This record gives sequence, C-alpha cells and structure tokens, in this order.
Amino acid sequence: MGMKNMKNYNIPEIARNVFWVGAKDWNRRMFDALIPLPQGTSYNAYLVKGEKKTALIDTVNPGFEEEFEQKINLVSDLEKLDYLVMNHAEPDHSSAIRYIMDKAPDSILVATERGIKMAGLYHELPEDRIKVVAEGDSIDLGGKTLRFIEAPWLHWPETMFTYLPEERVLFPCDFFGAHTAQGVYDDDLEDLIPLAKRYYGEIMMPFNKMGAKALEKIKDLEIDIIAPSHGPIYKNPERILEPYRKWTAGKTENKALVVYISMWGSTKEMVNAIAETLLKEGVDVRMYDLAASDLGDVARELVDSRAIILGTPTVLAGMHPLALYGAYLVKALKPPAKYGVVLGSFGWGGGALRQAGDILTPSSMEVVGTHQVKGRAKEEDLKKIEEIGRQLAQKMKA
Ligand SMILES: Cc1cc2nc3c(=O)[nH]c(=O)nc-3n(C[C@H](O)[C@H](O)[C@H](O)COP(=O)(O)O)c2cc1C
Repeated sequence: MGMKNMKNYNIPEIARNVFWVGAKDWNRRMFDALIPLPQGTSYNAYLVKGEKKTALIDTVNPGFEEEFEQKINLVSDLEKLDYLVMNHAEPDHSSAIRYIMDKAPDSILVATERGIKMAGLYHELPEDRIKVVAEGDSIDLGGKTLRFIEAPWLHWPETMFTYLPEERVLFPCDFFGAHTAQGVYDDDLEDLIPLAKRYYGEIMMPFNKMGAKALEKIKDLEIDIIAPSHGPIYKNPERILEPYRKWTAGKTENKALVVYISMWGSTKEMVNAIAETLLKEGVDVRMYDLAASDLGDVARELVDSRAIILGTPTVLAGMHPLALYGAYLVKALKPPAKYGVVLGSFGWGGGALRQAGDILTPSSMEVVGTHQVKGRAKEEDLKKIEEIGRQLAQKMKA
C-alpha cells in the first residue's frame, strides 16, 4: 500500500461496520471567510462496509487528505473502495474526491445529476466513473443498503441525504450539523444545541421551507443515528429533530434581538431605553453591539427572535458601515422575525434611518416604529422610545 508513518487515530464505529473516518479541525477559527468558529469544526466522512462492497460517504476539507486516507486504511483498504457517495459538492466535503478516486482505481462516484454538475465546477471528475442516482435509488453493499434521498437547497441546490436502513443511520451532510471539533457523540457536549442553532442560523435559515420539506420526507424513516457532516453524531436523534421542527417552521419566541452600533453613546442610550422597556414588559431581550460581537451569536438569536431592533448612528449620510453589514446579513438570512424597530442618532443631515428602510424593505417584517434624534436623546425622545417599546411588546404578545 506504500503507507508511510501510519499514525494512531480514533476511528469510532458508529454502527455495525460503519466508521467515522473524518477529520477534526480543532483550531480553525473562521468558515466561509465569514463565520467565526469558537470551537473549530469537524469534517465528517463515513465508511460503510457491506459484505460485498464498501462505500465512503463524503470526504474532507483540503489539507486533511493524508489523514483521511490513513483512517480509511486502518479499517479497510482504500485501494478496494467501490463507491464514493457525494451528498454535497461544497469543497469541505468534496475536495478529496479526486485524491480518493486516484487511490481507489475501481471506485465509482455516486451523486445526483445536480451534484455531478455542481462538483464538476470545482473538481476534475473522472467522467467514466460516475453513477447518477435520484430519489429512492439504492445501492446494495451486501447486507447494507444505501438509499438516496434528494434534499435540495440545504444549503446548496444539489444537496442529498443518504440512508442506511439496516443500521437506521441517516447521513444528511450539512443538515443537522454544528461547527465544533469537540465531542464524538451528542451526549459529549452540553452546549451542542446552541452550537447547532448557530449553524442553523448561519447556513440553513434562508432555506427554512426546504428544510421543512426535507423533515417531512424523512419523518417516517426509522432513525437511530443521525451522522451529519460537521460536529457530533446524534445517538439521540430526537435531540436535534425536535428543535429542527421548530426552526424550520419559523416558530418564534417572545424575544427581541437588539443589534446596534454606537460611536459616542447616543444610539446606545436609545437601544438601552427600548431594551429596558421590553424587559419590563416581560419580553426576553438579547443585545449585541455589532462592533464587539460574534456574528454567529447574532445568527443564533435570529433563528427564533420575534422582533429585531436595529440601532445605528449616521456616518457620511448613511448607516455606520458595520450596521449596514449587519442589516444586510439580517436581510439575507431571512429570519422569521415579525416586527422591526430602527433607532439612531445623527449630527446634522441624518440618512441612516432612510438607508436602513431601503435595505430592510421589502421584507416580511412589520416596522412597528422608528425614531431618530439629533445628538443625544432628550427626555421626550426617551419617552417616545419607551412608547414604541410598549407597542412592540403588545404586538409580540398577540
Ligand atoms: C465619522 C463620522 C461621520 C459622520 N457623518 C455624519 C453625517 O454624514 N451626517 C450626520 O448627520 N451626522 C454624521 N455624523 C455625526 C453622528 O451621526 C453623530 O455624532 C451621532 O450623534 C453619533 O451617534 P452615536 O453616539 O450613537 O455614535 C458623523 C460622525 C462621525 C464620527
């Protein structure tokens, strides 16, 4: 096999003859050049050994190919691999396709038509070694069957799930994922669901409806294990299915998310005034200064906040650039929030509120109130903001 320096690796057998052969990226701190990763991430790939054939489900991020190869060889023989199933074409799961298929000369790439097209944009695929599968197709490995479930737009157009009925394992790729390198199984992490929620907000929330469809499709499957492509493996599937049902349905809590920027404290005073009012009215408030916050936390709160309050001063006749960034992200992530409020301070001509309005409309959010002040808020301004806060709290309760 020409194996050099065979290392010692933990390769958990997650079900009978099903092995996790992925990689842990303990210290990665950024994903997609956008999303902070407080706990790193993992690229999960799985080897399924049937009595006759062996299949690999997904691959790993660039830089982990050798480790991946060694892990496969510790439990099997890569050279004799029969199938490489690609659930998703994003490079963190598909970039090692060529590497693997070069080492496994008889292996066949298994993906949907859309998957092949998408992967072809990024990788040179061996054209004569491709098997296109569609909804309901399956591959028999001998005592183990891989059944394919098309689950598009989670979060790229080509995504699919693979199901192994004999062991009742679902391989949903990014769906049900969480960015963390910590833990192997869901029981290992007490903070797993908040991490999964953060991931959901960042990656899946814009596709809520497709997520709900996918849940509907798998609702009658018998599932003992959910083995996603990032983060721990669920031995307790209900632990993630239950929140996913709520998140995909866009079910919100009596919770207001306040995101703001303030250079000299005037806007901060305004958002504090509404936050205190909302708290008094029994609304749960989550407050983030965009200059000092992790966007993943904001994304997590967006998943089930009923209201969003944006605070921004005017800078050069528009919003503060960080508030602009925040507002753009809020719009792009399509959170289920029903109500919005915009507050801000300006020094002379203003412009931030107008720009916030342009960015946030059209959106499904009802703007309950806006208020801007020249300089610092006066007593009457604070009264007005409290009034907006009370109105908002009333609407949120209804
Ligand atoms: C770099 C910079 C650019 C600004 N540009 C504008 C502007 O174009 N129009 C305006 O009305 N005020 C402008 N201002 C004034 C601020 O909007 C004003 O000081 C406001 O009260 C700041 O609110 P804050 O205390 O929440 O940061 C600018 C201030 C700074 C520091």
